[in-house]
Amino acid sequence: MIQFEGVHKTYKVSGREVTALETCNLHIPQGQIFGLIGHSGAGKSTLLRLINRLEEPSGGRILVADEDVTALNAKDLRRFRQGLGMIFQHFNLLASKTVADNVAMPLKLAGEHSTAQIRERVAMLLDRVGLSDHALKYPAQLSGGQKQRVGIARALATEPKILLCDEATSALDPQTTAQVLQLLNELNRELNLTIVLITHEMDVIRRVCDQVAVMDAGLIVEQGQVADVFLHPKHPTTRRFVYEAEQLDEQEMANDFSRVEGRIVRLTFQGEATYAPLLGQIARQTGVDYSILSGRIDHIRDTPYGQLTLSLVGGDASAAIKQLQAAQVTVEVLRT
Ligand SMILES: Nc1ncnc2c1ncn2[C@@H]1O[C@H](COP(=O)(O)OP(=O)(O)OP(=O)(O)O)[C@@H](O)[C@H]1O
Repeated sequence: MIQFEGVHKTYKVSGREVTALETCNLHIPQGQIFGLIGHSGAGKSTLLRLINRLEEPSGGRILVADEDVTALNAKDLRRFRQGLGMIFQHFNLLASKTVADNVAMPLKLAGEHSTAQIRERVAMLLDRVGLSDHALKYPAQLSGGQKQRVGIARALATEPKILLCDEATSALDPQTTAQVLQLLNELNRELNLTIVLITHEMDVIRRVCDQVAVMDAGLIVEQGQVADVFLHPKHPTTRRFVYEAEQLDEQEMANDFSRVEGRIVRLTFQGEATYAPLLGQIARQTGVDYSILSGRIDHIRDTPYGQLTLSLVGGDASAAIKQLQAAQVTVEVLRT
């Protein structure tokens, strides 16, 4: 759906070239929620804004549905942008216009619809985002979550195939964030909408994304299915994001480990294995005693996963590990 081929971007600042995006090759499949995560200045906004050409690339090609976006003239670019919606951290609503008029704006600008058609579509969109009762209010009369719902309705007005989300939940509290992410999740499925979202929170990625790319200093340093990247992070930047999200402290863990004897392993269960009564069975069969040092069960999008850190004492620990692996549990040995 979205393809970056050797795309790079530099800005000129006081006569000096600043690289915001190093040469980037990327493929975002249709119908996916694709997350880009990185710290401030990593290049996320630049990459996102290259997709709808709010930024011009310094080199390379960007294809969207096989169309070379980088080659579009002004007229074709206007048409192309109607197929893309965008939502923003600070909502970017027009304060002087009602909720309904904000949502109607892209349709009026497109100039292809009658007043009655616009009214009908706006009513449908406001109903979909749960704001029918607020159509005549002004943005200042809404909560942050409601404002972002207006932003989403407006972004979807021209029936785009792609939605770009620029830190769309960063200004919201955790509960409102969850509601907005749930709405994006539903819209992705209902409309087969491709969503590209940027965030600095791993939890946002974990809740809604299918794939993730981790950015650091203008480079994509790690990329893949969220479950793979989240559960088995390889790059130090990714590990930091995951540890922050899991509220793990490497030093605290090391202190805990020094208090226990035996082999220390981290087990990762995914899907069905998460709820299987494996540990007791394997402990009985192999004579291994275990104590739990840390653990959690959660979801990555809709897939349950569990992670447990155990110390194993006595018995046949190697046999226990083999049995866990045979049951599709990933075993990392943290201390032999
Ligand atoms: N218009 C611009 N002119 C000059 N430099 C820019 C411009 N926009 C971004 N940059 C620089 O490019 C780099 C990447 O910025 P970008 O905004 O893409 O990062 P980001 O990961 O989105 O950060 P944040 O989360 O803070 O928005 C930074 O060093 C930034 O200072």
